[in-house]
Amino acid sequence: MSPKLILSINAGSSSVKVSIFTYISPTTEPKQLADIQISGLTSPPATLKYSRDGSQQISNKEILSVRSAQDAWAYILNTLINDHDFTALQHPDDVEFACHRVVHGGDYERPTRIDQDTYHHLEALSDLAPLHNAGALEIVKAVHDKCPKTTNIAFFDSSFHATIPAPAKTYAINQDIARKNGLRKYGFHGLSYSYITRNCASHLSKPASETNLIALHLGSGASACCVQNGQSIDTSMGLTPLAGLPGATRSGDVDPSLIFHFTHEAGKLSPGSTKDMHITQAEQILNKESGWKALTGTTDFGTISSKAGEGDEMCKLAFDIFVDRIVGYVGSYYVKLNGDVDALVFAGGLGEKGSALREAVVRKVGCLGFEIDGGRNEKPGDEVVVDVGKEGARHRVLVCQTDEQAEMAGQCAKEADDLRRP
Ligand SMILES: Nc1ncnc2c1ncn2[C@@H]1O[C@H](COP(=O)(O)OP(=O)(O)O)[C@@H](O)[C@H]1O
Ligand SMILES: CC(=O)OP(=O)(O)O
Ligand SMILES: [Mg+2]
Repeated sequence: MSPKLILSINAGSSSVKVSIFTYISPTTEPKQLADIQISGLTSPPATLKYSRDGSQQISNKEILSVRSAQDAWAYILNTLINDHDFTALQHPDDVEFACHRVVHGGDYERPTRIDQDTYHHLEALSDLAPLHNAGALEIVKAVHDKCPKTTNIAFFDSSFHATIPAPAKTYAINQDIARKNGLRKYGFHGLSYSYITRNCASHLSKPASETNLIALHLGSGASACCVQNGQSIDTSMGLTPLAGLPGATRSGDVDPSLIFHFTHEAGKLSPGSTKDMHITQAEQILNKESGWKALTGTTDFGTISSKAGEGDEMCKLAFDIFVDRIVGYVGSYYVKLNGDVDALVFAGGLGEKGSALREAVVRKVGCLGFEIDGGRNEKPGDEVVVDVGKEGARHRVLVCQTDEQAEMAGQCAKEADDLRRP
């Protein structure tokens, strides 16, 4: 009998990333066998990367036919099934657990097995985050159809933030309505922040429970998190992932009245709505038609960053807006931590690859005791966590290659006995 596998599926706003792991026991880290990703869904053509058994099988292949998370998942599954040299995965029954990153988990604080009841509960939750949960739930359905023996587990991006105290998570609105409708700060990118916290603590040789970080997950969606003693005490996203920092197609924080001046049709359904998924024009505009795309025409921050360096006015403005908003959170979280900060951490696609962005942010927060090391920052290397700050500076600056798929697989292996179907 072949060993049982864990399949971790991370549907982000511009990408679908899937990693396959084998696991032995709850106390050993699952071993990654393969990693396959389709990125650039918001800046077509999307591209495919596939590595297995430590070697690259496909690198940056353009695939014109893929435009949505569902297309991407179907393409990924096909690629895996047709790879006859991938001996560990020969049959859908080899997959014991499929771990799904679900962005909005409402009040769920733990990974949860998806049965009919939880599926419907998650569907209902999608009203709060239609643009984020719907794609993941489509993938859950597809896995259920293709791999009927696999146990599907939902891992929530919001769970890590369950520790945020009341003053930081409560909106100053009528509390009866807030409670009834679940209107509070939830926060997202929690799987990433959990991975970042554990790995940075280990890099700093401290227990996670004594580690204080200002962590930045900067991908197509971007957020900041204030970690005190290993727990989230604040984060920049809110009721939905729209709040806080701007992103590839998201406005980030605006005055809530702005949308009614932008369009008088704000409350009407957007043409992007379906029978099961209702999206208002306001949600469509602020989530899908704003951010870098609205300012510069591209969602690729790598391009924006290099064009900004060449003097392109709108790219420079987009770059400077991002730096401006990020340093606002760094300052705020520095105060929340009373200056007791072990490190400022950059992660996510832009945080890991955007050396110009890191340099600009760290320079602006120099007054707090962060300093960049030009050489280290240009080439941080491949380790999970590396220092890019100047030696001897008051606070450290780290880059963490975050891995939401590994975070899910690790938690899944640890809790396999409880998560397995009865
Ligand atoms: N060299 C680079 N410099 C700056 N940003 C980059 C670079 N390469 C990729 N990126 C950014 O990383 C983003 C993807 O981040 P990622 O965290 O993988 O996305 P997702 O939010 O879909 O999970 C891309 O949209 C792109 O803007
Ligand atoms: C929560 C969120 O914005 O996720 P992503 O950055 O993966 O789109
Ligand atoms: Mg992501």
